[in-house]
Amino acid sequence: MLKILEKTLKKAPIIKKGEYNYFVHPITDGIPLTTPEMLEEVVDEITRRYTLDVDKIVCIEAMGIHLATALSLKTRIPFVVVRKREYGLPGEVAVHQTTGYSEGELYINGIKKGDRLLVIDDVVSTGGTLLAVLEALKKMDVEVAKVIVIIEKGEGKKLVEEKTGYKINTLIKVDIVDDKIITSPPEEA
Ligand SMILES: O=P(O)(O)OC[C@H]1O[C@H](OP(=O)(O)OP(=O)(O)O)[C@H](O)[C@@H]1O
Ligand SMILES: Nc1nc2[nH]cnc2c(=O)[nH]1
Repeated sequence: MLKILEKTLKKAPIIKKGEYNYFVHPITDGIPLTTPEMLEEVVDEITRRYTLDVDKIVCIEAMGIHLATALSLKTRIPFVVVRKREYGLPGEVAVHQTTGYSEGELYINGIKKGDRLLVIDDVVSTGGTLLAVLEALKKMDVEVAKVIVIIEKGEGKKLVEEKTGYKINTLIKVDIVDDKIITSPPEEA
């Protein structure tokens, strides 16, 4: 069902960001080449697995954007981007993001009270990014109806689920063993 994703993940190079093992893949980096077939496989799997009765898709800059775009074209659901840039617009919410190799601010705009949301991102690893965004949304009088992340790596997903109470739906799990990627289905699949 996710043949292209699995095959390309197994070939993904691993680079070091300090001590952090970082895999490089078209879905998570746009490198070496994101094909229409790969994007289609991912969004087809999302719409096959999940009911998306939401008002808006919320994605996180940068590597959630192509996923939200493809999903929006398929489902006709509009999307908004959580940006790394501050706009200072009324209602903007700033959150602090930490990953295994970086930290910075994210800015939430374009969400109204009562919105029913799907949050989508490319990968959950330490869970720092998703946790920051979901905790902010929780305080915003909106309904997070679904959270979908394409790739889970490490234990971050569990941590985010425990801390927020939201279910984090992932399509595939990766483990890095001896500088190689092993893929497996997520536990609940
Ligand atoms: O679970 P975590 O450890 O937080 O890692 C996951 C986050 O890391 C990447 O974002 P990054 O901040 O590197 O930015 P990018 O999307 O611009 O590459 C990725 O797109 C996720 O948002
Ligand atoms: N591409 C990529 N993005 C990440 N975000 C958090 N961890 C990773 C990783 O290992 N690879």
